[in-house]
Amino acid sequence: MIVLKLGGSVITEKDRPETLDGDALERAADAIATALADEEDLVIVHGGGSFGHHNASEHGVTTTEGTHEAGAVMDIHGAMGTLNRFVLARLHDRDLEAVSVHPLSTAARDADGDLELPTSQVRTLLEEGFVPVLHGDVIAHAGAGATIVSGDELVAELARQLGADRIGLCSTVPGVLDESDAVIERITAYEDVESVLGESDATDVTGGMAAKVRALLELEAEASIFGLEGLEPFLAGENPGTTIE
Ligand SMILES: Nc1ncnc2c1ncn2[C@@H]1O[C@H](COP(=O)(O)OP(=O)(O)OP(=O)(O)O)[C@@H](O)[C@H]1O
Ligand SMILES: C=C(C)CCOP(=O)(O)O
Repeated sequence: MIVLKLGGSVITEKDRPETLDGDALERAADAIATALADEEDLVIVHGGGSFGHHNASEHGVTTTEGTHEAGAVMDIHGAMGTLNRFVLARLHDRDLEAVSVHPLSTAARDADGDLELPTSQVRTLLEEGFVPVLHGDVIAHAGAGATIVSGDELVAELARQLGADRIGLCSTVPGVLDESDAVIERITAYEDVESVLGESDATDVTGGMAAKVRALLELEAEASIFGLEGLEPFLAGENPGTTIE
């Protein structure tokens, strides 16, 4: 079973509000359609990019700073829904049986900020031959109103609960880069790379590369971070980009 995140930075133009990178999304959808011929179970999660991060930032909402305004919640969720419809359409064009699972309607954070993500619908969708597609979203948060859940957190939680064999994050960079912009092949400890890990260059409320590496290091299974050129090799069983173990 594969859990794959299509990073918002790769499927959108992250520095231009609500702008899709149509070509990149087509390429990603092509790679997925080719790989799924192998009949492997696949769960897709997509991030926000220029759809969601800008809205969240305007409303001052992050993974820890919440809102109690319905307008803010629906604005952020609405932007993510728009991007989700673009992603689904590209997958349907390639005859993939992709079905949306919206975190706002299913997930929540407890008072400690820990994510509660029911997965029985995802499991059943997989068993019935569908490709579940989740996305970063705004979700209820005990004591804080509603906060953001990143696609990266969803990937980590899905991988844990579903016992994923392979976990991949496709982003706009070819992997985690060192101080001279070379791809770091393997990361086993946060301290080893902390000095080169930063936030996203674009508007981003969920912590960029640093948050990704932190979330993936907590998993039992190995995970890969790679660029669009690494997507096909990853789905074919290779380890492009950076491996986090
Ligand atoms: N050491 C590093 N190596 C690679 N990228 C880094 C590093 N430090 C910071 N970054 C930033 O992290 C970004 C990738 O994180 P980002 O959260 O934007 O990706 P994403 O998951 O594809 O997008 P989204 O969060 O919108 O879904 C890169 O574009 C870069 O700006
Ligand atoms: C900002 C929102 C709503 C989604 C964030 O998900 P991410 O792009 O995976 O960090």
